[in-house]
Amino acid sequence: MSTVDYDALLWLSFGGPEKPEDVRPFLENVTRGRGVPPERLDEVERHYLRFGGVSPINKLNRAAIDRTRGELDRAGIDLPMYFGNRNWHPMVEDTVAQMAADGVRRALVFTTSAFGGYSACRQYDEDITRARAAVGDGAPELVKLRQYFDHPLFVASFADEVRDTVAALGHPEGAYRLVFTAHSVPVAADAAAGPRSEGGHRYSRQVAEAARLVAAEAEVPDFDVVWQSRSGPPQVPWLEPDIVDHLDTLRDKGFTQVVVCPIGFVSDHLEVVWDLDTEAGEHADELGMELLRAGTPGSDPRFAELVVELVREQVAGAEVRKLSEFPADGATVNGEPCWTDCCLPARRP
Ligand SMILES: CC1=C(CCC(=O)O)c2cc3nc(cc4[nH]c(cc5[nH]c(cc1n2)c(C)c5CCC(=O)O)c(CCC(=O)O)c4C)C(CCC(=O)O)=C3C
Ligand SMILES: [Fe+2]
Repeated sequence: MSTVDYDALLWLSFGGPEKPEDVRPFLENVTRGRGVPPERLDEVERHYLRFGGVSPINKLNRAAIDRTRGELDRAGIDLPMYFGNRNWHPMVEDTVAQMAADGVRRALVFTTSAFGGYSACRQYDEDITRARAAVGDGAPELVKLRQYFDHPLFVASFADEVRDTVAALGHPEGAYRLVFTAHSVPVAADAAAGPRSEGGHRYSRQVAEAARLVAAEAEVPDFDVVWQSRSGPPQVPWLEPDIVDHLDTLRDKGFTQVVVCPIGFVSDHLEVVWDLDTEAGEHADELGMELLRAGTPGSDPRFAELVVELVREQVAGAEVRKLSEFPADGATVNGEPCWTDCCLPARRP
């Protein structure tokens, strides 16, 4: 297929350390100027060190990129792929410099977050702007692909995971609760998510919408949406309840089994394997509850198909497939926000 308009696809992600010495500088990159207390950083550093200082995220991204490359080939789309991160190597600034050196003039950008909001969407726009500015004249034009929280392939992949996980419970016919989790953000950041005219909360509303779609497809009538991985100083309110506290609530209500679906994440990176599998898992043990976690879509072949569908929307005017009426924006050029007042960051303390 002709892709005359574009000559590359940039895979833009969060990044994570790949050895113990990387951990502290990585954390400093993530939290620079964001008022995260040093005690929190020490705690998170210990989580990474428990895993040998290696986050699974870069390896997972590289594997997903390989699958996407194969899927582009099958679709006859000739777009070389590049990989860049916000917080760790390969840094997006270096990747965009390489793209310019390779003669790339105009590239699509896929981000590994399905949602809107400051951390999930607009901060990736800032990454694009920063990377282009670092390269200066000759930086390629960068066209971001849209949010995909309600794409049928995203929903189907999570729904299959939920169904399989329910079936794996010790007593799937007994009382269990399905609980969706996403990364918490400051309440003020969620309130500012989306265009101001919409009244905010676009991140938490998209998370709720994705959860509803996945539960419906998995045919699970009752579920909760909770949050995880809270950061920042304790006096700043973040979205609640936290998954770990929520287990107490479920125990009090008589549930003995829980299926956790990390709807807010596309891969099993450290915030999933630490905050859910380790912390929430240990708390469930203390409460005598069975907790099983559903997998994430990033390693499902359908995720590569999803990326190619988003590419085809841009290069071939392919049908925009989405399951809800709720807007999926984020497709902007050169890091421009969707609207000037869209998804502004929470004010820093
Ligand atoms: C919405 C959201 C997503 C989902 C969208 C997306 O996927 O982009 C996400 C993803 C991730 N967050 C990650 C890791 C971290 N996030 C932190 C801190 C923060 N996250 C925030 C939000 C989000 N984060 C916020 C508002 C902060 C506070 C600081 C700030 O205002 O920016 C910190 C600092 C220490 C701490 O936890 O306090 C770390 C280490 C990793 C990589 C894990 C790995 O290494 O495998 C991933 C994929
Ligand atoms: Fe985070």
